[in-house]
This record gives sequence, structure tokens and C-alpha cells, in this order.
Amino acid sequence: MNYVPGPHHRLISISEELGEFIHERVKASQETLDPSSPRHFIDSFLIKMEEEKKNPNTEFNLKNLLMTTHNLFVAGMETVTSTLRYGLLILLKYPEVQAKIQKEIDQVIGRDRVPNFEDRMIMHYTQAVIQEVHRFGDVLPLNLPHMVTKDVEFRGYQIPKGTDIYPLLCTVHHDPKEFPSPWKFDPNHFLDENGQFKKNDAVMPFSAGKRICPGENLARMELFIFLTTILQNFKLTSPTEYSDYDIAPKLAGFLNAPIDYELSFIPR
Ligand code: HEM
Repeated sequence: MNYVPGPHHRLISISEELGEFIHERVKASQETLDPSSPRHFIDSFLIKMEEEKKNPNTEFNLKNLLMTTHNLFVAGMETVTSTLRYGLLILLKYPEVQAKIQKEIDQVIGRDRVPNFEDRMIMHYTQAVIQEVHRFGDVLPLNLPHMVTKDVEFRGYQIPKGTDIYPLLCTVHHDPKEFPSPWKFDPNHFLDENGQFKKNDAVMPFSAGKRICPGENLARMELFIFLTTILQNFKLTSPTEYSDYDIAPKLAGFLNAPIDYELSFIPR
């Protein structure tokens, strides 16, 4: 691929830059490590490397530390950013949804303190909007590829050991049996008749099972805190009116990403 022209060169150079940054961070952590008080993932991994240094088969080595940290950055950045960008675009399209979240923020949090994650439990409308952004934005429609580790029979189909499978999330998220208007953005998909948040296991933006996204809790926390902090302080407006087509998910590579759009943050 080095000899083929195209935008992937930028991707490769950004990835290399990220690799160098992580290398520096690991070096700094090694120099300041206190094994009795790990500060973060890198410290914990370094401690495990030390514990397992006599095991020739250990997976806790420097190469895996660098790659795993790289993975966390790549898997955690684009997904959260795209979901948040979808959310803000949708709020431009539906100002009444934005106004209802702001009403809930004013009632539960007010303007004099920063939002915290515990607020989420009593902010039913905000929770429903975020869950609907996950469903509608559907940022990983193809999920990640898996491979069957033994011969499997599934609904009458024989799947031989070693076959790649794609457990699609896009079909799950648009199942008309679960969501009355699957292609429309509608927070009511997650609200009961009393306006309380209604869980629906049919939505699984983080997938399911043993390989479920390990960043789910972090992502949910980030999205709640970012969105409520922004809306506590700003009204979102745009000189452009966005259509249903503009907000519909657009596949870019294996991710859905929102269009580029104009957004102004007006202090409240
Ligand atoms: C809105 C945000 C996010 C979404 C929608 C999302 C979604 C997903 C999905 C669907 C998978 C595939 C699970 C499977 O193979 O069945 C996955 C895997 C993964 N995610 Fe996330 N993710 C998000 C945020 C994050 C964050 C914040 C991190 C870490 C900081 C993270 C780290 C990972 C990693 C390391 C994997 C691979 C796990 C494995 O292969 O065992 N993700 N994510």
C-alpha cells in the first residue's frame, strides 16, 4: 500500500504519530511508576509485565502494551466522536428535542454546578435521546468481524470452523418489530407512557457477548457528560436547515459518520 497513492497515507502517518505519542507516554510511566499505586491502564500493564517477566509465554510484553493502548485510542475516539457529532446534528434538526433536554438539565442539574454521571439516572428524557442517537446513528453498522472457533449449526445453516462472520448491528437497530418507526429519529422508542426511560435490549451499539465493547461504560459516561455540559451552557443553532436525508447515517469505510455541518454555540 506504500506505493499506491490515496488518502490512506494520511491515515498511516496519523497512526504513526499516535504510536510515537504512546511510546513517549509508556516511557514516562516506566520512569515514574509506583507499583503500589497504579495511575492508569499503562501502569497496571507495566506491573503485570514485571510479575510475568519469567514466563516465556506471557502476553504481557512491551509490544502488546503499545498495541493495546493504540487499540484503545483508535476504538474509543472515532466511535464517541461520531456519536456525539450525530447527536449535535440531530439536535439542530429537532430544536424541540434540544429544548426538552435543556428543560430537564435546568430541573435536575441547574446552572450552578457541572453535570455528573449520577444525574443520568433521573434524566429519563436525556437518556432516551442518547440511546436513540446510538440506535439511529448506528456508528458500527457491520459490527466487528468474528470467527467461529468450531463447527456450528445455526438456524439450519452449517458454519465451518474458521469462517468469518459479521454479526450485523444495522439490521438489529432497524427491526420494525422492536421500533415502530425504525428509520425515524424518535426518543419515544425509549420512553414509556409515563415519560420514564424504557430499556430495550434490542439496541446493542456496543454489541453483546464475550467480546462486547470494553469501553461501553466510559463511552456512555463521556457522551452524557459532554452532551449535558454543552446544552447546559449553549443553545445550538445553524444557518443551514438540515433535511431527513442530511441526518441519515452515511457509511464511510466500515463506520457510519455524520456529514460535515455548520454549528454555532450560543451562550444561554
Ligand atoms: C459510542 C462509542 C462506542 C461504540 C458504539 C463502540 C462499539 C463497539 C463495538 C460494536 C465493538 C465490537 C464488539 C464485538 O466484537 O462484538 C467494540 C469493540 C471494542 N471497543 Fe468499542 N465502542 C465505543 C467506544 C469505545 C471506547 C470509549 C473504547 C475504549 C476506550 C472502546 C474500545 C473497544 C475495544 C478495545 C474493542 C475490541 C474488543 C475486543 O475485540 O474484544 N470502545 N466497540
